[in-house]
Formats: sequence, C-alpha cells, structure tokens
Amino acid sequence: MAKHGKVSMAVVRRLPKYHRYLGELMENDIKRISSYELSKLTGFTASQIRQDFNNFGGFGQQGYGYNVEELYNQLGNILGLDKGYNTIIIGAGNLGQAIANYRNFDNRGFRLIGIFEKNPRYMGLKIRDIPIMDIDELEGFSKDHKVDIAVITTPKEAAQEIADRVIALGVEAIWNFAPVDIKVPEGIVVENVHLSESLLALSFLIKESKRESENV
Ligand SMILES: NC(=O)c1ccc[n+]([C@@H]2O[C@H](COP(=O)([O-])OP(=O)(O)OC[C@H]3O[C@@H](n4cnc5c(N)ncnc54)[C@H](O)[C@@H]3O)[C@@H](O)[C@H]2O)c1
Repeated sequence: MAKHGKVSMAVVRRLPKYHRYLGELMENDIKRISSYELSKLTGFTASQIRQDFNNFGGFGQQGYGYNVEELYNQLGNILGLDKGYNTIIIGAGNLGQAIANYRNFDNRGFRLIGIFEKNPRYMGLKIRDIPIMDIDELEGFSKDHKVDIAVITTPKEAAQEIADRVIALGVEAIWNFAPVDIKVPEGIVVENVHLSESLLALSFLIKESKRESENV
C-alpha cells in the first residue's frame, strides 16, 4: 500500500470520511462519541478507527470516547484545512463551471481566485464574482497571486501541457479531472478524479451483486 510520509494512503482516504461524519455530529449538537458508535456510522471497525487515529498520536480517552468538536478540528488540521489554499480552475466548460459554482469548497478553505479558458466566448464572464480570464493571462496572473492548487477541467489533450505550465509557475498541487494520468516531477502532488473509472467500478459492482442474488 502506498504511503504518504509515515501514513498509508488507505488511512489518508479514510480521514475525510471521519471528518465529514464528525461535522454532521456537530451540526446535531452531539458532543462526544465512542469508537464503537463512530464505527457504526462510518462502517469501519472500532479497532480500525483507533489504529487510524494512533497514526497521529490517538485522540480518545479511555471510557470517554472522543470529544467530537476537538476531533473534528484536529482532523481538519491534519488534513491541512486550517491553511487555506488559493485555487484556480483551468477549463470553464461543464465541469469547470460546476466546480466553480460549488460554494462548499470555499467554505473549507479552498479559495477560488481565478478561472482560465481558451474559448473567447467565455471572456469577461464571471462565476460567483470570479472572472473567467484568457489562458494567456495565466503567467501574468500568477506574478500577482500565489496559486496553491490548479484544478484541471480541460479536455485530456490539453491536460499535460496545462499541468507543465502551472508547475513552471510554482503550483505544487493539481486536482485533475481530465481522463489522463498526468506526469509531474517529484514534490508536486496530483489527485486524479477519474469519474468514468468510478462509474465502471459501479457497473462491475452491479454485475456482481446481480450474480450473487441469482446464486442465492
Ligand atoms: N462533465 C463531466 O461530468 C465529466 C465527467 C468525467 C470526466 N470529465 C472530464 O473533465 C474534463 C472537462 O469536461 P467538460 O465536460 O467540462 O468539457 P467541456 O468541453 O465542457 O469543457 C472543457 C473546457 O476546457 C477548455 N479548454 C480546452 N483547452 C484549453 C486550454 N488549453 N486552456 C484553457 N481552457 C481550455 C475548452 O474551451 C472548454 O471550455 C474533460 O477532460 C472530461 O473528459 C468530465
């Protein structure tokens, strides 16, 4: 299993789920929770949860469980949500616009500061007050703004070139939606979101579940 620092990627993938459930518990004014209750919510075993948290020193207290708000904040810090990231989107088509319109990313510290496009018909338009700019303005823009994350929502043919371009400008993290595995130098992080791969996995699961019910 791949590791990120000392922590395995499997743990990294579970952290956002814990964080989301804890956020919901806070909304419902629940102050503390045992690992058993957290396991019923998340579907992970209680020992898995304790092991996961032990990677970061462990947070619970024997006989008390976890303080929901404290754990939520600590996991948020571990996920880096306390930092705040300047984010740009490249490709203002269907998906780029949908992401730009989603306010929740901003609420979590992913500040959208610019949208870039090559199609002239989008120039001068804004999404939630963020201007859509010509892709040729990217270099000038990044002289005045520190960009932490670039979201790539261009067709796959343009994705690698866009990635190289933003990396040359100092961007260290890419959230890539184009169905291509972008190559990056060491030290640059990429999170690929390949929606069609997820859909194919769903198709497989449908097939398996039908097969199992037919065999019952
Ligand atoms: N829409 C979805 O639900 C979905 C699902 C799975 C995967 N994807 C992937 O996400 C990406 C975007 O999909 P979409 O549906 O939004 O496509 P789209 O065609 O609506 O939008 C892509 C936009 O990128 C722009 N673009 C192209 N080259 C560019 C460049 N060099 N610089 C700046 N902008 C450039 C185009 O002008 C266009 O506006 C694609 O790679 C697609 O395969 C989308």
